Amino acid sequence: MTRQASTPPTRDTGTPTAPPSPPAWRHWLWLVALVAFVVLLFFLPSGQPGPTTSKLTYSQLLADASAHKVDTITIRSDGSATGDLKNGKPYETVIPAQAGQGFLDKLQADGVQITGTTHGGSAGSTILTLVLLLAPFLIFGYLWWRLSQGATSRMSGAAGVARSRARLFDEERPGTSFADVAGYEGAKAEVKELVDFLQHPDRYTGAGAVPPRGVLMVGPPGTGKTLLARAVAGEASVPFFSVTGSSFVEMFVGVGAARVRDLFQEARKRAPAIIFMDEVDAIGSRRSGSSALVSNDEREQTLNQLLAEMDGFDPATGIVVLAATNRPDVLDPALLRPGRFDRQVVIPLPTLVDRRAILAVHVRAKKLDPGVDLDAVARGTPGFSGADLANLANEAAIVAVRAGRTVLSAGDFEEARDRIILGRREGSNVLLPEEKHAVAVHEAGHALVAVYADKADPVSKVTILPAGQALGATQQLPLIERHLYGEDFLQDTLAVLLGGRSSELVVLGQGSTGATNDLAKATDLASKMVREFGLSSSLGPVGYPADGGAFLDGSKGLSTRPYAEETQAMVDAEVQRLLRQAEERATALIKAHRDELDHLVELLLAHETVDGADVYALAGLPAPENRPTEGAAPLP
Ligand SMILES: Nc1ncnc2c1ncn2[C@@H]1O[C@H](COP(=O)(O)OP(=O)(O)OP(=O)(O)O)[C@@H](O)[C@H]1O
Ligand SMILES: [Zn+2]
Repeated sequence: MTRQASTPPTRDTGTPTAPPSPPAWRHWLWLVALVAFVVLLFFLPSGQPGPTTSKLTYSQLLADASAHKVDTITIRSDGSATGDLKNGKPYETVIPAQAGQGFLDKLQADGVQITGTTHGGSAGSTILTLVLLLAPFLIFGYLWWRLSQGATSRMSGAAGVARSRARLFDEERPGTSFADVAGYEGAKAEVKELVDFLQHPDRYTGAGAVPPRGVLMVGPPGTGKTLLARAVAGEASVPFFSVTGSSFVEMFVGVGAARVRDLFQEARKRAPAIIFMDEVDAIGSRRSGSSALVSNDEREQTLNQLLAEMDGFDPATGIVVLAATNRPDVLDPALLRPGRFDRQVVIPLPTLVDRRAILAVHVRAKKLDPGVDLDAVARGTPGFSGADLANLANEAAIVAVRAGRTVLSAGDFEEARDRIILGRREGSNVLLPEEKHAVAVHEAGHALVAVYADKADPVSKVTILPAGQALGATQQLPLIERHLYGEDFLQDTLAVLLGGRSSELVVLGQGSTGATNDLAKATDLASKMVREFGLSSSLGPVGYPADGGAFLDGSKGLSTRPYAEETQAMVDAEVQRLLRQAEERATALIKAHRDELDHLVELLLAHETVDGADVYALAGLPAPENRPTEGAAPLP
């Protein structure tokens, strides 16, 4: 089942201005070509001695010379020598360093023509040697230059065409204003000061105030961080330089640093200006988190250059660096020190009020049926980001167009929302009849447990239409915006997660692979309850870090968990206890309401999708909208 109501899947909506990162295979291709070329250069001209060239030892050479068999000799400074014998055959040999002048005198006496000296070969061969030695460096340097040029031009949109002038960023003057950013009044107020500073930098320096240099916007994807940065530039009417952190991270050491330098140089020329760095964690992450391809050296150099640039520019120039990340925890602390990104603006997922406002912005250019209640749409989309809401408005319009209408109805929004939450449903059910029955039993189990467990989120839809990996789905939507989850809610959530499997066991007498995903989610939640939330009786109030990392564990050396092995055994036992308890609860509810379950299974098999309200009707309970919402008042 898909219980994504409170956290709908965050689709990668992408930033329209973000350049595609250069494909990795391209780098590898260059590297392979380079290596092949160098290997070729080394092997071809060095001329493996042909079969007719004989190798002579030094003493053989002396003997042959005494026997007047040697015609010529060319001696090089490295001690190697080649020449021809009187019978016309070429030979090669090595002269020991101790041979000295006496050797030359002897050859002379034996009538050998000495065409080289101990001072080295011909000028031609010296140049050849030099070229061979330098070739790899020259080629490497050239490719390096090409690569940075290529990546640069890719970034500025001129795909694949190397430009002479390096440009690694988009520069524009956005027409975006704060009116385009709906909601987020607090965040907007915080960045408004930047607009004032960008318009009158002298005013700040005149008063001896230290103007802001860097502001870090922290929030999940699609919450409008890019939009807000563009709005600041638009309001201040200053140039907007935008880059993504990942575009700095190249394979070759030094490229990223050079790009950072370039970017700041260009921005300084056009100051006052805004530099916007999306995904700043790609450069600014702590030293440990490195990908296999990119060396730490490169990342560190790029980061150091960024730090140096931020320290270096004169505050009076009027450059503000806005950076965005959704992983502030991985940032190197050096980035957050005073004078760098010392201000943080948190941009969380939009609240109900924000969602209403964002929806209003995105339906501005659309015609709405009077029946469309944006408040209701906002209520039904908890956990949606701004980008999700923009997507929702667009999908609703597409649904309307498909139905041959130009005015959007309430139903269009609902269909669009379901499509986004549940994923794209396939038009027809492709399951075998027995499978379809099993899926209906499974989903009905989730739904009924959710309906009868009072703290669980209400059911809004049950379906046995497959989408992607999931064969069916039970959708729950919270009535109120939750900021805090009580133990009773978590326990009910576990029971609902296990309800699908319990139902299969009760009705069909056996489990199936259909519960895999549910079990993984339930186990994850239970282990969080025990390890992180302190919600278990045997471990008590402990909260261990979510993701272990490596810890030095006394005699046992490196361990990946922050607690002893005995504790792990307790965690395992406690997780199992929570899951068993939830399973018992689910099974008991299903057994007690077996008639309703069978009824719901029939409905699902007949209609494939059943509305939440119908599930409550069949259970003989008032639909949640009509229930008194005790405990719904927000905490003070
Ligand atoms: N507060 C908002 N008001 C209006 N539209 C919004 C808002 N927040 C997001 N959007 C819509 O979502 C789109 C994506 O937002 P944006 O790219 O700014 O998000 P982001 O936080 O930068 O995401 P990412 O972290 O993925 O880069 C915007 O172009 C806009 O259409
Ligand atoms: Zn399930």
